[in-house]
Amino acid sequence: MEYVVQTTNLSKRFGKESAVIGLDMKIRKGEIYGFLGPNGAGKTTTIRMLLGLMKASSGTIQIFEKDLNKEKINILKRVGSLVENPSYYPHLTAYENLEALRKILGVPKTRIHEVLEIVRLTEVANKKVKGFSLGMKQRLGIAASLLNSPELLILDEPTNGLDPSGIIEIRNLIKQLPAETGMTILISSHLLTEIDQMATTVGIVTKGKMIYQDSIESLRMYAQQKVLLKVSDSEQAWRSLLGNGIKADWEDGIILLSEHSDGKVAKAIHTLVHEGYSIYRVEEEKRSLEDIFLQMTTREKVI
Ligand SMILES: Nc1ncnc2c1ncn2[C@@H]1O[C@H](COP(=O)(O)OP(=O)(O)OP(=O)(O)O)[C@@H](O)[C@H]1O
Repeated sequence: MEYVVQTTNLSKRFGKESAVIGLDMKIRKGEIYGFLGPNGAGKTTTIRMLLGLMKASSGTIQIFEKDLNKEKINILKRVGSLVENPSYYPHLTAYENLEALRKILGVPKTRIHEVLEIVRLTEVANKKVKGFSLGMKQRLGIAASLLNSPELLILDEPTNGLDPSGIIEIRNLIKQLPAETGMTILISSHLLTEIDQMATTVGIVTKGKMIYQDSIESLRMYAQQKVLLKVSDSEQAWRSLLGNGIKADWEDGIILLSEHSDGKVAKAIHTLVHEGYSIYRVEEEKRSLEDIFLQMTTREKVI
């Protein structure tokens, strides 16, 4: 199976307003796909369409290489989801809440223990949910979404409202899931830093359009680093580097090396020292992923 999820030209309009515009989403098996975008970008609308909760205005959705419109029930049986504020019975325990769902899904009772174990709620399984912290409720929501042993798990902003330690806990939990079960995960967030360490692929949307979709490594390449050199007689030193075949720029008395592998940096420094220049500073400048994300989502240009 090439893609677990593939949308083609998926669009959704609310009256005159377009919430999702021509979205081509591609998610491969076993990936953790980070679906990123600022508030109002169209993430929830897209997810609701993927789960058959909302009809697309145009375009197609294929899940497990089947048309969602034609085989909705068969497809959704194999999908688990957690979409904004799951509802629980507060006066029931975690176990009883899962038991209520289990009956509807028709899965064996042993599965409740398994999912409680996965989300590390076994110890509080018999406590009433009304006493749970937000983080515990989110974990219970993930447990519920795992009951049917889904091949595709869709989580809409699962870390929303959690404190930093809650975010880390959910992140670690999600990271371990595909490795254990071969599951494919789609997780949405408005913060790149939140999913940076778990996603293998990212899709970035803004104003309903996908502006970036590729591996997290490729995104990191955009965080291109620069190596800056502060040296004596910088302009002359720069010319001397060029004369030695080393690519560099010169700006405001600072030399910027174009190639920054260890070997290239060492060669540049060696050349300068050899020619009698003093090296005062060697610095690395890096744009953070968050800077890039902000730049992309405010600039709107497709890259
Ligand atoms: N039922 C609806 N009726 C009218 N407009 C809607 C409806 N649902 C969403 N929208 C609009 O569609 C756009 C996208 O909203 P959506 O909730 O999908 O964004 P999002 O990326 O999930 O943002 P958030 O992180 O805030 O949930 C917004 O402009 C929103 O106002």
